[in-house]
Parts: sequence; structure tokens; C-alpha cells
Amino acid sequence: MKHKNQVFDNVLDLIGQTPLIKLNKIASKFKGNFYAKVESFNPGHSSKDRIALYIIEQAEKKGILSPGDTIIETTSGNTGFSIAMVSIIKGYDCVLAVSSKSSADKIDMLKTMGAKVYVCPAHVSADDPRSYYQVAKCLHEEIKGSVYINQYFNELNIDAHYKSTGPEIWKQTEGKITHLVACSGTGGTISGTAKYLKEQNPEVKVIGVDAFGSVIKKYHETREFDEKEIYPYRIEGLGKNLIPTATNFDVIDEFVKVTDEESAHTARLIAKSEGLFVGYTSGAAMQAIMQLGEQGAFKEDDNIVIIFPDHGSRYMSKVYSDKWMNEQGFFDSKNEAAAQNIQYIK
Ligand SMILES: Cc1ncc(COP(=O)(O)O)c(C=O)c1O
Repeated sequence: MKHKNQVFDNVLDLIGQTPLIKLNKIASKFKGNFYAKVESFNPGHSSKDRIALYIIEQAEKKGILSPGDTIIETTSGNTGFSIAMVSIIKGYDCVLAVSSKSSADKIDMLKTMGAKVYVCPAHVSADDPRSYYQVAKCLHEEIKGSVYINQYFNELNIDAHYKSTGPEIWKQTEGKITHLVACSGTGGTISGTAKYLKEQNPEVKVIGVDAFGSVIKKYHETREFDEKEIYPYRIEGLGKNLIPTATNFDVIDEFVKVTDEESAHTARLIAKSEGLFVGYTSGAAMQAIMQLGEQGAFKEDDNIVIIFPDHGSRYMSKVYSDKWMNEQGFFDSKNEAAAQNIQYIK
């Protein structure tokens, strides 16, 4: 951890060195020791701070970026927030093409951080001119001197985690990690972290988490891009309708798929059992643990590290809204108790 009494030059100095926190209750019925790498401790409240700072600083080193230039990205929100934050400190303009699936809170936050935002339809194919990939590409061509971060197809996304997240986890577990469980969106987090960990110990098992409605798991198993796997789902930042080159499939041992509904309930359960207020994909990663645990995948001495990518405050109008949960049909008889924690005094 960064020292509590230290004074920092600016907010960017706080990126990385996030805590590894033992999970004491939520998975206690399973064998093994479970630890969460809680990325909401980054100043932009997500793991994407790491890649934003790293990729921008690499571009500066290569002389591609100078103050006043424009940085463009496609993002479900978190990467955009991180790029906007880095841009403010370093003096760049930030232009973001985001999916209409992103929560209203996230879009408002991006605007608050000074970014110019284009909201693009979520359920069109990646080569549709309205998709956020095509919109970003077009903006990059139009704006002179702009840099397109292109996190899904940028090797530096993997490098950022190879150089920070991986070494941090290795050190924090004193080399005793046996399993890494992480969601895969661009795949940068899991690929970079896994590469580093497997270089230290090839026995570390790496499990990716994918969504129903995404092509990633099937591609990992068959190397076949199966369009039939694609259909709408609600979790933002997990899974994909294309194969990102920022995913190194060779360092991932297996993928587990999780549902929108179970991931939402598990996210709520993390808050209630561990006091950790984390995002929807943290619920998804934890849900994968629940499924693997039920299958007896872990042994007594295993040390399982789960990456919690962002903070719960970004999902107040979704997973943490009873109204939203109801609208999705996620409150059934077994879960209706969640709505009973509130009493109105008239
Ligand atoms: C909330 C959230 N969780 C998980 C991920 C997945 O991380 P990665 O893109 O490194 O695979 C993302 C990425 O967009 C995200 O925004």
C-alpha cells in the first residue's frame, strides 16, 4: 500500500499498489483461501487507471503525444474515466465513444471529468458504422494529432498489467498464489497478470470469467469465432462480440460463464458479507468462484486471488437499485428479502 502519511505530487501517483484483501465469509464453505485484489482503491476507482497511465506514458516516451493533443478511446466507462483523469493532469483533450449499455452515472462522470462523449448503440456489430469502434476510428481520422488508445487491440494493455498487477499479486501472496480468477473484457488484465504469474510459477491456474452472450469462452476452447454465441446481456465490461488481440488465450487455462442474474446477486452479497462495495464484474468474478467451489475445484491449501475491477458506486442505477433488479426479473421468491432491508416511517 502507498503510505498513509505520504504527500503525493498529483492524483496519478496513487495509481497501482492496490490492496489484496482476504475474503472471510462469502466463500467460507469452500476449501481454500480467497483473496480479492480490490482495484477500486485506484484513484479513478478501477483497474483501468493502470492501462490509461501506462499507455499514455508510453506514447509520450515515443514522442507521439505532446500537451494539447487529443486522446480518443472506445470504452464502457472505466477506461474513459481513467483516460480523462490522466488527460486533465497531463493537459490532453479526451474524446470518448461509449456503448449505450453504459450506465447514465458513468456517462455523467466522464462529462464531469472534462471528456467529450459519443454514446453509440450497444447491439450493432463491430463493423457497423454506428458501433463505438467505428465512431472512434472515424474521429481518429478526423482529428489531427490524435492518439487512439484502442484498448481491445493494443498490446500495451497487456504490458500494463504484466508490469504492475502481476508483480503486485506475486509479492502480496509471497509467491503462494495457486489460482487467478479474473473477468475478461479486453483481456488485458487477465493476460498481463497471468503472463507474469506463470513466468514465476507455471503451475498457477488461470481462470477467465465470461458472460453468456459472449464469444470468448468458445473461442478459447475451439479457436472458432461462433456468431451464434452472441446475444444481448447486461453486465458491462465482461465478454465480447469480437476477439480482442489484447487477450492472450495461451496463458488462460479455462473460462467459466456466469449469468447476469447470479452475478448481480453475488455482487450484492460481497457488500453484505465482506463490507466491500464493488462493481458488477466483481460479482461476476465471485460468482465464478461460487460455481467452481460447488464443483470442488479448490483444495485446502489453495490461495485463490480474484480481481475485483471497480467500485460499486458506478452501479447505483443498476445492480444496487432494487427497482432495476425488479425490472430485470432478478427478485424472485428466494431473493425478495433483499428489498426488505428498508422501512419507511410515516
Ligand atoms: C468493470 C469492468 N470489469 C472488468 C473489465 C475487464 O477487464 P479487461 O478489459 O482488462 O479484460 C472491464 C473492462 O472493460 C471493466 O470495465
